[in-house]
Amino acid sequence: MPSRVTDLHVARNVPLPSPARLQAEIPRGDGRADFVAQSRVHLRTLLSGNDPRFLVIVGPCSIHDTDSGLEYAHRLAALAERLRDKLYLVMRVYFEKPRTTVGWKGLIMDPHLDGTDDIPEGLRRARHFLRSVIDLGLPTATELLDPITPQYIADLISWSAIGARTAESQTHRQMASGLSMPVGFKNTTSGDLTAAINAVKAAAMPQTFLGVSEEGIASSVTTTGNPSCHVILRGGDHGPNYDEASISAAREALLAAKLAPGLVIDASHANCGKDCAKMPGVFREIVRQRAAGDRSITGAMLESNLVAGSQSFPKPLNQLIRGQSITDSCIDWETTEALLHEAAEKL
Ligand SMILES: O=C[C@H](O)[C@H](O)COP(=O)(O)O
Ligand SMILES: C=C(OP(=O)(O)O)C(=O)O
Repeated sequence: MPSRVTDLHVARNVPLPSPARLQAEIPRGDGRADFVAQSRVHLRTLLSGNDPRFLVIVGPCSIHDTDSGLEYAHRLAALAERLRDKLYLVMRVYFEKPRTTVGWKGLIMDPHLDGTDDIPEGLRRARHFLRSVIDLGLPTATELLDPITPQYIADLISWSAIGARTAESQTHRQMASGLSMPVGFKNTTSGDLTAAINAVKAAAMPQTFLGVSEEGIASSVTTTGNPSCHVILRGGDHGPNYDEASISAAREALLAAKLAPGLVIDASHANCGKDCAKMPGVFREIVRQRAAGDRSITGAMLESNLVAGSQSFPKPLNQLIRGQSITDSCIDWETTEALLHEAAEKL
């Protein structure tokens, strides 16, 4: 007789390989570990304002096709090398998408793009892809959404975001307190900065919470706190927050909270009204303020892909335009390259 009190809405429950098993199957190797550790040191220095270069976290809104994603990574790696004296480029390698209501939730959740939700395969593809990007000499950035995911991929990631929809979540703040890389907390979708500031404070503290061990066993995890967290301004329901007055207000709020004043500004999302045509103008204004002497602006974010815009999804996979986003609209490669060259000249 079926239980009347449990699993009433559970259709399936598929065990995953343990994080340790996946790491053994797709090892990071010593060279990549050194690279990730070194890039995190560079990022901490940049984010604390002690490196004259400007951080740009740039890449597709989401990776849905690893082949075109890798072509993008090749182009970005070559550009990063050319601009390395002025800019520190980190590639957006986003595998988990937080949805406002519903939609495709990213390569880890649904790697076949067909609703089959083959998470073990998604985790494998994510690890393989991260290794390929690192092998090009590019540091990686991602949003960490599900608190179990870091055990599978965080060793290959140099910087993480906690998004606008989860910055107020205790679960995500606890998770960030144990992460080994710098973490940026976004202001909330409403535009509220206080939640992000509180998140930075909470993540800096030791925390004990429910997690999963490398062996895949549900565990009580105790952290020591992550001192390398910061705030990201991404605009909100009432408009953008990359203008001088908003940035100055954010800096004052950080100082009042006894936090370092370093800020990363997202040129995408509500700062461009999700309109990729507006993104270059937003990015130029962020760079202008930094070039004019605002050293509290330590970095910027851009959503960029091989092809401009976005395409509606779901649709038959053979109708997908290669190199175009299936989530938020992105600027194209040519625009990205020109913008980053221009920023390097101005800074
Ligand atoms: O960057 C991605 C999106 O802005 C985020 O996942 C929310 O997307 P949605 O509002 O289309 O669900
Ligand atoms: C979802 C994202 O951003 P936000 O949390 O600012 O909406 C993102 O960068 O993919």
